[in-house]
Amino acid sequence: MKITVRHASHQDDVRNYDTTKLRDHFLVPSVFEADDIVLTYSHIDRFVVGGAMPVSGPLKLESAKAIGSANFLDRRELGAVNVGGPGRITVDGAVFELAPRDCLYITMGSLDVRFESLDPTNPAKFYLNSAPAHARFETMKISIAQAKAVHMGDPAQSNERTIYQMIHPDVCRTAQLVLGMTVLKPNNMWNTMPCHTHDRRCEVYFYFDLPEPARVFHFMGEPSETRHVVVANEQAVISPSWSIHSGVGTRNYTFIWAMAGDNQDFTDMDFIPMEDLR
Ligand SMILES: O=C[C@H](O)[C@@H](O)CC(=O)C(=O)O
Ligand SMILES: [Zn+2]
Repeated sequence: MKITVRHASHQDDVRNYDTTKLRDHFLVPSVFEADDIVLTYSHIDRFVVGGAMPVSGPLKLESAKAIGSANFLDRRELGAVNVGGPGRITVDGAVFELAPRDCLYITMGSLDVRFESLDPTNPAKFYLNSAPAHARFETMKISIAQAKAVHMGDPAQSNERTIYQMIHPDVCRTAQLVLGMTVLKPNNMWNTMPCHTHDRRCEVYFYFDLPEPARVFHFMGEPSETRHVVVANEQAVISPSWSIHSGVGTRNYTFIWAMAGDNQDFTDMDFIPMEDLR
């Protein structure tokens, strides 16, 4: 397992970042490495983002100095979404089969977490999000069919999409983590415009279903000082609480968003009027 620590950044500094520095601080360029668990620990809400890609055998979730407890989930909870081939996660002996697009919420206090692929020629890819937790809830699998589906947008604004709320208070109880998957319809490229901030929570985006050489231009920054990060397939972007988060692709795509912070109220957003953006 590899874990990289990143510190939080102040918006007054970020406005002076060049492209390389912006990417170094906010883009997670490599989420999946075969036969490894690769994580980024961000001091923004102590959010951990990364991936587990088991190929030749199971991978066990280990703790690390950055986590600071004997087991990874002693004081954390975890959301895993399978964006690869069929796989399986075992949590303290309980086996959860995860078809592509299935999500598993793993509660604080779980001691032994193992990731496995069913077919090494079509490995599972578990996209991982973790936040600190203070209580134990129920580990549960949430398939797309069990998620709360919200249809949004319209073709005239190139943003027709379905937001599947998977780890959400209406579906699954958690300490902090809220997570879902947004699927854009073909010929629709914009997500989250008009955009918003939510100073009460950070958010992490993971873009996929983006065949080469397609890219998503992910927008971030203060509303009056926007920047963009060019994102390729299976890369993640960390969005601080002061930042807008929105994107436009060179084609349609899917993304997973996850949040942690002071509340779990999905609708607690501060909408930015389009005319205020700079
Ligand atoms: O705070 C909520 C998040 O930004 C996402 O859920 C937005 C999103 O998926 C979309 O508009 O497509
Ligand atoms: Zn948001």
